[in-house]
Amino acid sequence: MILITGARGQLGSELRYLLDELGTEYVATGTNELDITDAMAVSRFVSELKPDVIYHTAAYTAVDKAEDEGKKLNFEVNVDGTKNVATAAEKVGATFVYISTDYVFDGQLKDAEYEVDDTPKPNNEYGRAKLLGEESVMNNVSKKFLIRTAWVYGNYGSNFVFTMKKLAKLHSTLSIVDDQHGRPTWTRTLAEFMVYLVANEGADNVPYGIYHLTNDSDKGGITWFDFASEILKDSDTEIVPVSSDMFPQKAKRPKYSVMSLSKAKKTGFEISTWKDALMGMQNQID
Ligand SMILES: NC(=O)C1=CN([C@@H]2O[C@H](COP(=O)(O)OP(=O)(O)OC[C@H]3O[C@@H](n4cnc5c(N)ncnc54)[C@H](O)[C@@H]3O)[C@@H](O)[C@H]2O)C=CC1
Repeated sequence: MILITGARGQLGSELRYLLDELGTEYVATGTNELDITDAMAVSRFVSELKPDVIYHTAAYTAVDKAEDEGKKLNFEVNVDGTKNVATAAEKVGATFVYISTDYVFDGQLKDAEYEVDDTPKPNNEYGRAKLLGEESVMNNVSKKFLIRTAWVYGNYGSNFVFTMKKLAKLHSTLSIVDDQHGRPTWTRTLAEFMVYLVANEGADNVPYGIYHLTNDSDKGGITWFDFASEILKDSDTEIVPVSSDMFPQKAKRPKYSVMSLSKAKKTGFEISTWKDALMGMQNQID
C-alpha cells in the first residue's frame, strides 16, 4: 500500500491523479485525516496501514509567513511533522520520499549549478526548517529518496502561473523580477519522477539519497521574468523586467538557485524542458 501525505496540496493532488491513471492503489491523507504534527496519531495510522511507500508531500509552504507569525508552525510541520512521518515509516520498513527545496541554498556560494552534495546554507526560515526535515529523514530512515525541487506549479493549487494569468487580465503592464535565477517545476514532472524512483528502487543507477529535480533549461536557469514572459506570450500585457529590490519580501530568496539535474538524469528519467512542461500543464485540463 502507498500513503500520500499532503493529499490536497499541489503535488499531493497531482500524485493522486497520476496514481489513478496508473491504476495504483493508495491512501491519501490531508490535515483533517492525519495531522502530521500529532506524533501519536501518525505512529498509530502508519503502523495500522503498514504502507510499503510513503510519499510525504505535506508541508508548511508559506515562505514569508514563516519569518514571523508562521515561524512556530513552519517548524512544527516541516521539522517535527516530517520526523513523525519518517520515524513511523522506518518502523514499518516503508520507502520514504521526501520533498525539499532549493531554498536550502542561499544562492551566494557560487554561480555554477548546485550539486546534490553541495553544503546547504539556507537564508530563510522555511529553508532552515526544510533542511532540518532533510536531516531527520537522512538520520531516521533506511530507504529514502529526498528530492529538492523549486518554483512548483500545476493545475491543483495557487501558484505563479495562475497569478500571472490573473494579473494579466487586470493590468496592461506587469513588472516582474529578473534577478533571481532558478528553474520551474511542473507538479506532473515531479510526481512522475517520484513514482519512477520508487518503481526502480534497488537499481544501480537509482541509489537512495538526495536528488535535484526541476524542469530543464539551458545552463544558468531562467528568471521569473523569463517565466512570466512565456506564460503570457499570447497576452497583450507588457512585461517589464525589474530588480527584486522593487518588491521587498519578508523572506530572503536566493539570487541563484539553479540545481544540477545530472543525478536525476543518470537514473534514466527523462526530464522535460520548462517550456514543454508549461505547455503540458496548460493542455492538461482542457
Ligand atoms: N510550492 C513550491 O514552490 C515548492 C514546494 N516545495 C515542497 O514541495 C512539497 C509540495 O509542495 P506543494 O504541493 O506546492 O505545497 P502545498 O502547500 O500546495 O501543499 C502542502 C499540503 O500540506 C498540507 N499540510 C500542511 N500542514 C499539515 C499538517 N500539519 N498535517 C498534514 N498536512 C498538512 C497542506 O494542507 C497542503 O495541502 C512540499 O514539501 C514543499 O515544501 C519545494 C520547493 C518549492
